[in-house]
Amino acid sequence: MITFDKVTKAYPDGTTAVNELDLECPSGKITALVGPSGCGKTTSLRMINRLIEPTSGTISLDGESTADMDPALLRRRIGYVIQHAGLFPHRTIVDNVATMPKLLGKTKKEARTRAMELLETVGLAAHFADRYPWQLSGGQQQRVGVARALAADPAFMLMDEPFSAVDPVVRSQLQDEFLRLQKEIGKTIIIVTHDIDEALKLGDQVVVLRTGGVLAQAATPLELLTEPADEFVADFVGRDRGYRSLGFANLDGRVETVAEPVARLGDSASEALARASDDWLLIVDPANKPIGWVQPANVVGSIRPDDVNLSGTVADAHGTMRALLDAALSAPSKRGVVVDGDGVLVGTVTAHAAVAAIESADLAGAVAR
Ligand SMILES: Nc1ncnc2c1ncn2[C@@H]1O[C@H](COP(=O)(O)OP(=O)(O)OP(=O)(O)O)[C@@H](O)[C@H]1O
Repeated sequence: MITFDKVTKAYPDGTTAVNELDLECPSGKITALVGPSGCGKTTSLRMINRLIEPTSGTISLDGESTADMDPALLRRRIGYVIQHAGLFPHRTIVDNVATMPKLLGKTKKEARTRAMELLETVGLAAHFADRYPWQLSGGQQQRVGVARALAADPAFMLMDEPFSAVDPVVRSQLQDEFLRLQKEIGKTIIIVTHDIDEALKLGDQVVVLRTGGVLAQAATPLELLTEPADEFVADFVGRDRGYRSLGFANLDGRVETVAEPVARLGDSASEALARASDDWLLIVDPANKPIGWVQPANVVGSIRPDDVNLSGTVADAHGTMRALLDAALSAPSKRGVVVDGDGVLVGTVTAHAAVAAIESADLAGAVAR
């Protein structure tokens, strides 16, 4: 746990960057710090590893005040990732990552082995190891930055706009990979971003700061979307927050599926027609995993892959309300297909039933707002 206790940073010119900040960042979780430009996000982050010293107040790691720690030793306990990765330009990728293991006393060979493992962990192929940073794309450099921050196996990670220098597609991939990685490594992470969508996607806890470094709200993404503390947070979180909150509302137990008649590729048109409850019939594979929808009336002979309409999305029974609604709206039959964790058909749900489930759930207020 990283704890801020009445932490203030005032610069000599009179700017108060952070003002009496009280905050708890739980162990093994991601805390996303977000807010308008100049609200003190980076200052808050850099006070944790003492790149900036607080004017007053205390920051502690697992109850131990950082003020009492040797700054160099403190920084070894905390991985630090910055925008543009900040790699050493004249060192190869593997040497960039091996720097910390070497500092910690590993031999050259051990450090290289560790660095190669870390590059694999962050999804970089071994052939990148002997390149220089300028020979990598922005997204690949960010991965190296993460690998380097993990090299000392720190319990804590600080990340300052780590994904903002890459294009939106790569950014989204890096975010997904990062979430997968965090499931394995379970570090205590604070990530700074100016992008509320990134904060909501990555943060277990999202902390909104307002100008002057004042805490506006610290909450889960769902709470922030459904119960913004005030007008400032509501505006910052955005207009379609009711709809977006569905992306954080789990389906478990909130919606009942209806059994759906099915057919298989190769079944005859007449069989399919007899089985269908309306114009559309769901096609499944031999393992009962949905493939798509056919209109039996348009099938000549037996059902072939070309007859199948693939436009509908599929919702996981343990996924989100948003995915369920999307499945219902995107299916040509208007019945959203729900599957279990193995992709096997559970049943279908109409948009009407999905909305009814949303209205009856705790989310009702947020959706209506
Ligand atoms: N060395 C300094 N001297 C005076 N003021 C400073 C100094 N460093 C930062 N500030 C001010 O402190 C405030 C907070 O800066 P900080 O970099 O923490 O904001 P931020 O939320 O990370 O902003 P951004 O999203 O634009 O990066 C700003 O008003 C900034 O101008």
